[in-house]
Amino acid sequence: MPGYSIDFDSIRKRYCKAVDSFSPGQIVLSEDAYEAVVHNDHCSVYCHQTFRSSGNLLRCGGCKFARYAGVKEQRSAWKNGHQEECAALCACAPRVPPATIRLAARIYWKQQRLTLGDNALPECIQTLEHHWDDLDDERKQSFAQMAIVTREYMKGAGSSNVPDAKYVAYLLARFACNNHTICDDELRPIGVGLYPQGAMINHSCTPNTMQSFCGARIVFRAVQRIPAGAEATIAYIELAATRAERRAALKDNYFFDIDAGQMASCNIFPYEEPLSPAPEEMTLDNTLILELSRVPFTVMDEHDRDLTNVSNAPGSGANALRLQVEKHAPFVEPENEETDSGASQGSADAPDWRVKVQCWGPTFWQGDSVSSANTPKAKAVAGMLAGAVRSHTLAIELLSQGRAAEACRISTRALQTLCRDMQNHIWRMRLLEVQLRAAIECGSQWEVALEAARALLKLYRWLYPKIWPNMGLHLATLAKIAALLEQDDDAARHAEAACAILQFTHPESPILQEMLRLWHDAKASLSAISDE
Ligand SMILES: C[S@@+](CC[C@H](N)C(=O)[O-])C[C@H]1O[C@@H](n2cnc3c(N)ncnc32)[C@H](O)[C@@H]1O
Repeated sequence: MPGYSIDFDSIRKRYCKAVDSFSPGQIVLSEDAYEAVVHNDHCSVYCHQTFRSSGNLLRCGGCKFARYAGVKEQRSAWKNGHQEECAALCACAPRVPPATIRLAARIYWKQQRLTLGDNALPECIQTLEHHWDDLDDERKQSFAQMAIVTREYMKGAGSSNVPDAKYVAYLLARFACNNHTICDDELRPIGVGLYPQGAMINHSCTPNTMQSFCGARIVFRAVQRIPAGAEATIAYIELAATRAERRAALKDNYFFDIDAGQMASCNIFPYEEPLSPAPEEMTLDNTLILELSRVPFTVMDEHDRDLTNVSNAPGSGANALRLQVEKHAPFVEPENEETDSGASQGSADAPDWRVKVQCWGPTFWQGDSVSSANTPKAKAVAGMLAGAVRSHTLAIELLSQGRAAEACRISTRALQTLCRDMQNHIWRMRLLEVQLRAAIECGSQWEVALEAARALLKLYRWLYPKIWPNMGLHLATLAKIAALLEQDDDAARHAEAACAILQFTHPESPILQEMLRLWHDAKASLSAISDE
């Protein structure tokens, strides 16, 4: 008996409800893929039947595309769809269609094997949300074109039966809002699968459940106590994103707004950032909204009211303040800003910023304008944010060119100058992430890496649920850096914390074994020192 049921409400339609209560780490739902495929660029590293990596895979002699861990896996794959797939791949060789097209074809061939009829789908797929009526013409056209390609690919399997284009286009639209990306231990996407039960789980920006993969099997676990009767939710999108980014991603891909209905809890997300357009893309007609929360400095309005203490956002005290910055009159360079670290460059003829302060909720400040003369600090914030964004872009670019030392220097400088007052700001977090990557890639900047990883840990603790894959991996990185620097105390502490998470998020992964070893070694080394 599963510990969940599928219920219905008018906003989210079907949802997954806990019948029993779940404690943190407990499995809520676990399911094999209805169908799954390995991404094209990972085809030679992962077994197409088990989705496990190996350096020694057998290659299908027919299509020369599919790879298998052994003869047993190859036989089982042949019976379960590769027979048709192999013929279709041979017919279009050397080209290989994208993963979603191969997945659609496999679902159709499965339906043929189950003799469901040419244009029929099993109920568990037929009833999946497709949002066809919400799609704009361009997206509909794109699905229609992909459907034509899919049908051509299917014809290569030799059968004269191929489903009509509408069937395929709707199936592809269902994929877009129901598929799960299959990830490896490092959370890199390696394939895509359809999980009809898992697809019943709705989104929350403060989820109580997370998904991980054992091969192509998906496992949903509670990340906090879920009382009986509560809805199980996952994050459809990266949580380490601004509210604006999360809203846009959910609207574009899943056609709902986190402001809608019962999702007001999403407002508690603490990080905000400049919304689009990016500062450097602004034209005179554009405005840039800076959404700040828990601002560590004071912003006053024209009546000397301290706007940073306003806390009246719906559902929480966060996100209460919104500064709207418009290009206006000449811009005054914020103090302490270093131009060579990507900060905004002020000059007499550069446009100025006018700062408009808005608060959510029923306050008399709503929509008030604040003249630039009264808001030097807000202007400094605007300049520093713009500089932080530019430094981040530059550092990422340098990293992609293999110039890790420069990326490390740029991000370090930006963190010391532009972000020093932005303790809990998303752009500080992003700069720290680049700094950490760059410092590790340098291979010599381990002290810098350790500091960055420690600072990120504080932010991640705030941002992620206690049991969360990124958190386990980050603690593992921190433990490894501490061990490298022979800081055994730190290494043991972080390895222990990593194991406490990884046992749920990565139960079968070598990363967990590595952390258990590191924890054991660091403890042994500590007790050897105390014995001396
Ligand atoms: C994978 S399906 C989830 C199951 C879906 N509720 C159903 O009835 O089939 C994703 C779709 O569910 C809806 N949904 C998911 N989370 C939601 C939320 N937090 N608020 C509103 N709608 C949501 C959206 O329509 C989204 O495109």
